[in-house]
Amino acid sequence: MRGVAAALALAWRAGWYLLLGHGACTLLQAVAPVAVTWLTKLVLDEITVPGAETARLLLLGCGLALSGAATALLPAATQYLNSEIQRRVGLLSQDELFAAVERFVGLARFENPAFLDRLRLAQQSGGQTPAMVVAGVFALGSGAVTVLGFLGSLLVVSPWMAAAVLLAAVPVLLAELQLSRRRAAMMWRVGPVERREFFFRELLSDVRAAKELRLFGISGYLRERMTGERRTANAEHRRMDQRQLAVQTGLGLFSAAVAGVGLVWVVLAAAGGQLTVGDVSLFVGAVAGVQNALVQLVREVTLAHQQLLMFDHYLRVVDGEPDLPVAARPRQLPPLRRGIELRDVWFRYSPDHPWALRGVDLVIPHGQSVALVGRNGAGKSTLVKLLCRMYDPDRGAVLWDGVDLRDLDPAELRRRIGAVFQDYMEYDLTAKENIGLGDVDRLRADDGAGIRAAAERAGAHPIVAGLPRGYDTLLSRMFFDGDGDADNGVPLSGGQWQRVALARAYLRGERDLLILDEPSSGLDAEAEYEIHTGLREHRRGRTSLLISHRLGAVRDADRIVVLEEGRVVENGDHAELMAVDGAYARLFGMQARGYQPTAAVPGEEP
Ligand SMILES: Nc1ncnc2c1ncn2[C@@H]1O[C@H](COP(=O)(O)OP(=O)(O)OP(=O)(O)O)[C@@H](O)[C@H]1O
Repeated sequence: MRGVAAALALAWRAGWYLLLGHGACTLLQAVAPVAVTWLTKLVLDEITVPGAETARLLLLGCGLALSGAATALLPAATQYLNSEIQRRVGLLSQDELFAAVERFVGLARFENPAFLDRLRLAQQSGGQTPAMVVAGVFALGSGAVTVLGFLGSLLVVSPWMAAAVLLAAVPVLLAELQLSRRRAAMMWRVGPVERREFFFRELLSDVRAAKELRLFGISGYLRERMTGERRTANAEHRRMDQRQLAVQTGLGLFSAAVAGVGLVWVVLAAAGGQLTVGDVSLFVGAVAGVQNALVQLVREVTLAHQQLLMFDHYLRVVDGEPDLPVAARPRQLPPLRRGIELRDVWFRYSPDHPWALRGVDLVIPHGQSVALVGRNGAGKSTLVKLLCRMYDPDRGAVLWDGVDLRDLDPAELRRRIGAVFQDYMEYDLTAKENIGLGDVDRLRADDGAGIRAAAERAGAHPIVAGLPRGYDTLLSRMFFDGDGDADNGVPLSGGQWQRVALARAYLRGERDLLILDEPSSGLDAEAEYEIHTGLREHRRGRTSLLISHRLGAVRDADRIVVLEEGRVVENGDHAELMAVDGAYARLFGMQARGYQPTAAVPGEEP
């Protein structure tokens, strides 16, 4: 019921007058068949008695014509109103869904596959369900009006007839509802199977997967998996359809038998003079009308019921609790003066996961560059996520000039940070937008000079300038064909993309903290040297955190922090850490030897 109320409320907000119009049309449509049957009876009764009144017959004829016109015209109008409601609800629900998604300020939901699955289902159902629920609710109302109308009409003629038609309708209703429940259960069972099929289908047409699929020759294997899932789903659907066929055939025979017996009885009664010809016609119309109305009603309600199950995903996303508590009265965030501190920070992604950070103590002093190094999985990127408050620590705190990040407005905090993430984005947009998104106000103001300056600093300008449409070139593999102007995007290489991502961070200009997570991993040696020289200049006197596996790039940082299994194991500048001769010195020595012409590997004969 909560889903029905929410769907109707959404439809009401999307266009209450359409909803009312839809209701009025549905009501008229429900009344029309009763009116036709009733008027037919009156006409027949009138003409079968001697000395029929012409004026009365004319009036009844007009009534019949009007009811006929309503029956003919109203379905199209109802259909139009339903489609319009669906369009408007689609727009509104999409907007509300993504507004709700925006309210999740952290990353936890997005790194949870179950939530991503729910979000996909919510997108599908948000646009369709409310219109279907509207149709279902109205079908319920109109079905009830039609059935009651026929029964009322019959009641006037013969209470026995009304009772017989009502009794005959009960098993039909129960059987159809049982079928509906079974179909809903089947859809629920088949859901995961169809989602797996969707996954394989996407994979088989994904440009990023195409290379591996071909090289490893695994397309056939994945296609078999996809087809297997479809076969499983088809088998479930087939079983359900066969059950429906059997039940509906039985119901058809039962209804025909009831109608037949009733008809014989009515005809005999009419022959005996207890009923009129009009009563016979009313009976035939009422039996067919009640049965049709019930079948129609159950079908619409079944559809609405199935959709409501899906709509639950939409409601759960829209009504979802915030993933991070946001302070009711966030503290003011003055420019960074002293620095950022992680104080005994413990963090794990969920209670089922191992600790990713185990009591990290770390200071990034204002105006200094700090480098973070460590093996794969040591927790470096996790630490960055906590610095940007994508997650809160389970224990300990991250402090900005002594203020806990939890007491700040996350949006305001993020405005103070510039970053190149390890998994930076490649937007299917123009080069100008790809850089301009670093500071959307400057992009909106069309600050071409600023964007170009950022590109030049990141070494991206020569690349972009060489593209067919310069900064207006679409950096995409996608094919957009709008108003006949086919526009095929230009894909960049990995290293070229990295420079664009760096330009995006540079465009943010003077931020309090610059985070660079592997900013040069995809670059060639010359480009890497160039970028790091530029970065060194840029970081001088600025508060920055650089993560890199290339220790040559971090050696001149003011402070180098070595992370191992979520703990800080060394902390000092390059000279200090080399003197300690610990993890950093070992890693640095190993990399340095790799560049020697005759590298001596410990334990091996030269
Ligand atoms: N979204 C996530 N959910 C669960 N565990 C995660 C998630 N992201 C990272 N981890 C785990 O947390 C640990 C630290 O990962 P993190 O990405 O911080 O390491 P890293 O030091 O940045 O590694 P790399 O050098 O490979 O980038 C790893 O064990 C990883 O498996």
